[in-house]
Amino acid sequence: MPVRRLGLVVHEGRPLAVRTAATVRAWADRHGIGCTDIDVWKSHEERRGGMDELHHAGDPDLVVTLGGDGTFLRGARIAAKNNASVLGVDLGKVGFLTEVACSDVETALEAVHHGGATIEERMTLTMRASRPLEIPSGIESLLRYGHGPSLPPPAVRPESTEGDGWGVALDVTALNDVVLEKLARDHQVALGVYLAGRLLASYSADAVIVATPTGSTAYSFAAGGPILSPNMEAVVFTPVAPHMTFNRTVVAAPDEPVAVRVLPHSGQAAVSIDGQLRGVLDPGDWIGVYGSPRRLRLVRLGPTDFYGRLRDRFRLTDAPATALDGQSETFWRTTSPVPPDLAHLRLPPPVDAG
Ligand SMILES: NC(=O)c1ccc[n+]([C@@H]2O[C@H](COP(=O)([O-])OP(=O)(O)OC[C@H]3O[C@@H](n4cnc5c(N)ncnc54)[C@H](O)[C@@H]3O)[C@@H](O)[C@H]2O)c1
Ligand SMILES: Nc1ncnc2c1ncn2[C@@H]1O[C@H](COP(=O)(O)OP(=O)(O)OP(=O)(O)O)[C@@H](O)[C@H]1O
Repeated sequence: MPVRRLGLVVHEGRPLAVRTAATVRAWADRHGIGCTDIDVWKSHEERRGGMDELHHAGDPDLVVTLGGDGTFLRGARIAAKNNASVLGVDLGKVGFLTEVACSDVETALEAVHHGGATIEERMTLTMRASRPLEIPSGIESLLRYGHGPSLPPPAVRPESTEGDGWGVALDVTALNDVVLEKLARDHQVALGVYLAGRLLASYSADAVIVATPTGSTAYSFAAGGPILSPNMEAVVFTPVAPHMTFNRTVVAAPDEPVAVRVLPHSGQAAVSIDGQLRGVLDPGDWIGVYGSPRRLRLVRLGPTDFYGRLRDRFRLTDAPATALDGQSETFWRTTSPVPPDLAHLRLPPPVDAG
């Protein structure tokens, strides 16, 4: 699909990202494509909600991010609202979500513009809450964690009906996770966790995470959760440091919501969406997190190699006892045709016969 309009998210703290942004702008200029910087962090500018950001940028159909995973997530927040695709240029420390090296940015843009790229769709989460989210004044600066000025709390979706027990629907699209965590540094939060409307357990914990399969390799993984293929649809619940209670992850079906209520004797809890603080809950408040109809469209320039990337980026090490066996051979990469009973499987690309 030819690119009509481009939105650019730049990690301004990284000089190479700033220089690569100039390359992208020049490419867009040469092709007569409008290009607007989005989610810019300037001390005098407030950050905008996703919809506002999109309108201001003239509804881009491609969002290019220049930075690491945090910068990619900032672009994804905006792109998912409009079904725009996201191309992540890797200028970060981990780069698990990003696709191309910055030296390949022009080749990548050409490929997208001339139909040489594929789009991979990823599941996202959205949510309802007992009331619209707010960040009490004074708390923002305490909790900002170096991620720039806070985003405004999520807007309320028009389908909300107040006072009927279903809460308000929030305009949220999370690619990684929704996290409810303790606000007081030295006190856990007390939370009731419900899966598909049934109480799983009441927790006293540092936090609870509701993640997508994409987010399973982020905070949920760090808290001991399993890795899920991003090709799956699922809702992953993982508690963080739960005290004397059920401490395992539950992987729920994509149509099974996870609700979390702040218990009456708990302290306040912060709500983070893809690592960004978006609200503070008081005792009695609740959130319900569930699969969103919105998908994130990721630009891919070649076949996805999730497990190769996992081994590579997570620096997975082989057992020392296997050292004598040397490098493992490649598996099922032959020059002969794939047998019919394996034809429906995802397999690595065949070895080039030439
Ligand atoms: N203890 C933890 O690991 C921890 C704590 C808070 C938040 N997080 C994660 O950070 C995410 C926000 O990322 P950020 O870069 O803005 O904050 P950050 O810089 O605190 O990110 C934490 C790390 O997670 C990596 N990461 C992010 N998304 C990933 C994914 N889908 N798969 C694998 N690694 C991933 C980042 O590259 C970074 O190294 C949140 O969605 C949350 O999952 C992790
Ligand atoms: N646009 C920006 N302007 C200024 N500083 C920024 C900007 N984006 C990120 N930073 C700073 O860079 C640091 C890392 O931010 P963030 O985690 O979002 O980056 P990232 O894209 O995930 O890259 P990395 O992989 O290096 O973490 C933070 O201290 C943040 O304040």
